[in-house]
Amino acid sequence: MTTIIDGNEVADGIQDGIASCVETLADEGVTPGLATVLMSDDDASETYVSMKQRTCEELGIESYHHEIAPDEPASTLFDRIDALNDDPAVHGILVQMPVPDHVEKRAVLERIDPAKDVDGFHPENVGRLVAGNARYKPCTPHGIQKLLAAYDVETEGADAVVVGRSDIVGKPMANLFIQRDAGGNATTTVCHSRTKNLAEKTRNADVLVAATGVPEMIDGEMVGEGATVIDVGVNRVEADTEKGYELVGDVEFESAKEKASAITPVPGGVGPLTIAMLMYNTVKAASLQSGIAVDLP
Ligand SMILES: Nc1nc2c(c(=O)[nH]1)N[C@@H](CN(C=O)c1ccc(C(=O)N[C@@H](CCC(=O)O)C(=O)O)cc1)CN2
Repeated sequence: MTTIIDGNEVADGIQDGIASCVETLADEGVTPGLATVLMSDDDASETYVSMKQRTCEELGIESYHHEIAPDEPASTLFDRIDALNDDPAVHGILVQMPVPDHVEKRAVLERIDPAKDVDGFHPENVGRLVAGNARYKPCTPHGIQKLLAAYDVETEGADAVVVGRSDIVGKPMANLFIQRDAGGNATTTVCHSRTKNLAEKTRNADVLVAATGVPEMIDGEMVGEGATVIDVGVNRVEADTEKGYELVGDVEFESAKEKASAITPVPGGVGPLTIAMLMYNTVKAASLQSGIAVDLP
């Protein structure tokens, strides 16, 4: 029987551990602070930022939300980041992606103080991750490692196939899979839009991570018997529902489930872990900046 991986349950367990860390910091007079910056009218981005704020509130993390109209010049965003870099109450800064086309994404990521870069996207933090000395692991791939560990999915010696090479998921996921530590030691293949014979590669995966951004691109025919399938996609497709859309992953769930030994659903799979690991990084940032040790989950 196929195991349906319950992301909400795993995220709740991690968040309980994070709440204890917040108490430890509070006992020493430190409240972790996360600044979220939204420069977009996109509904999904607004939803994700609200979810982040709500989770902060639940865990006792102070959230500072900033909205910048998408037609403002890039300098408005840079000035805001500079102010947040200088604010001692803010331990972590997150600029919700994507930013508008006229704002250069790399310049945004490089503007954030790497000590406060709780997304782990600044080149200094990317370099640390690649070197095997991560400070802040990017939230989604780190969450996927937590999901695999929670369901005893062994990565050591496994064939891991990552479909997608984004800076947010694909690249850091592949880097974590090849590290010489728990959750790593996998023989890792990264596939993308120019990959030839994609199905041949995906069928070979013991652990298949789909992060393509293309709704239901990976179907059962592309999944090997007994694989663990991790679906990162959260795509809104038009549907006759109250909201006018439904959420589907990058994996065609029903056909992939027939082949997989374990699979994440959408929603309720990887998504909740993205938020939980952001809280983790924020508390880690507060701990590093205050010098107060915490026992992270
Ligand atoms: N600065 C960043 N921007 C973006 C990131 C990121 O990690 N940092 N990741 C994605 C979006 N994302 C977080 O920002 C995100 C996506 C999905 C979820 C989630 O919990 N999804 C739910 C469904 C939610 C819904 O109803 O729409 C689920 O899958 O169960 C959380 C965070 C791009 N931008």
